[in-house]
Amino acid sequence: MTAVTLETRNLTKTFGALMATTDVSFRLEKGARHALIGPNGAGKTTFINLLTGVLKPSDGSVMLEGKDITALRREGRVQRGLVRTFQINQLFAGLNVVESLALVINEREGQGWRWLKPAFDAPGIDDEIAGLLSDFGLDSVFDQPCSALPYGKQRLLEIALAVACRPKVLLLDEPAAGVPEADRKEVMSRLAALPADVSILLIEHDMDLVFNFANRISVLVAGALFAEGSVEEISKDQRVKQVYLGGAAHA
Ligand SMILES: Nc1ncnc2c1ncn2[C@@H]1O[C@H](COP(=O)(O)OP(=O)(O)OP(=O)(O)O)[C@@H](O)[C@H]1O
Repeated sequence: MTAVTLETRNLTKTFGALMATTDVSFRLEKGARHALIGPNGAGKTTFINLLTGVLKPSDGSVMLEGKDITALRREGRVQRGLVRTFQINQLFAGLNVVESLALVINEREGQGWRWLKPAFDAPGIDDEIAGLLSDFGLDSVFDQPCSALPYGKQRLLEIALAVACRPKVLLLDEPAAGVPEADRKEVMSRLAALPADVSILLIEHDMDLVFNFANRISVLVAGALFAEGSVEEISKDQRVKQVYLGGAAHA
């Protein structure tokens, strides 16, 4: 039997009369490279927010490694290994690349956020940061402010920050958004090199990236799971083509 790391059971979210997530029962297998796609407004963001604890479901549950985490707050989910890619927001904007990695590693090690001056005192932190800089192609920008990084490097740092949390499940939310064509290859190859034992759910509009990265695809339409299968099955599914791929390059 295949091990499942993340599972939702009958997950439902309503906003007033609108059902943004409708009875979604979804399984992410251990080591998965799974993509979640769907047309605009299909409910992808809402689903991710339910997984990460940003939103509370109206009904149903979220299980991580067999344990019900539906009532767990965001930080608790991260501590248990359910991590979404960070966004270079105000928190990181004033820090450089190394400082932002140090901040996340210190937090993981229970040393708390050090807002003004991240300390480099977690055991082994120098080696770990050096490894992350190298794995994600960030050596050349190690001392640059996060806010000044080119988009490609920003997206790579966002992934590196998530990996620094030592995820069991990594939710990649449009990891190549805004990245110019010339830099997309690097993002894709860094994604392909992520550790095999991390289970990954990719939420993505870009079908090139989906077909390159994923070996399983779920299609969300109007809040509900509409289809699921291998890349080959989904790319040949006429119903999926009609509702989603119809206008896309790979249809
Ligand atoms: N906080 C909210 N209050 C009311 N309606 C919401 C809220 N968040 C999302 N919705 C609605 O829920 C539906 C699903 O939205 P969601 O953003 O999850 O879709 P999506 O698939 O991520 O879309 P996109 O691909 O365009 O980002 C939409 O009809 C949206 O308007």
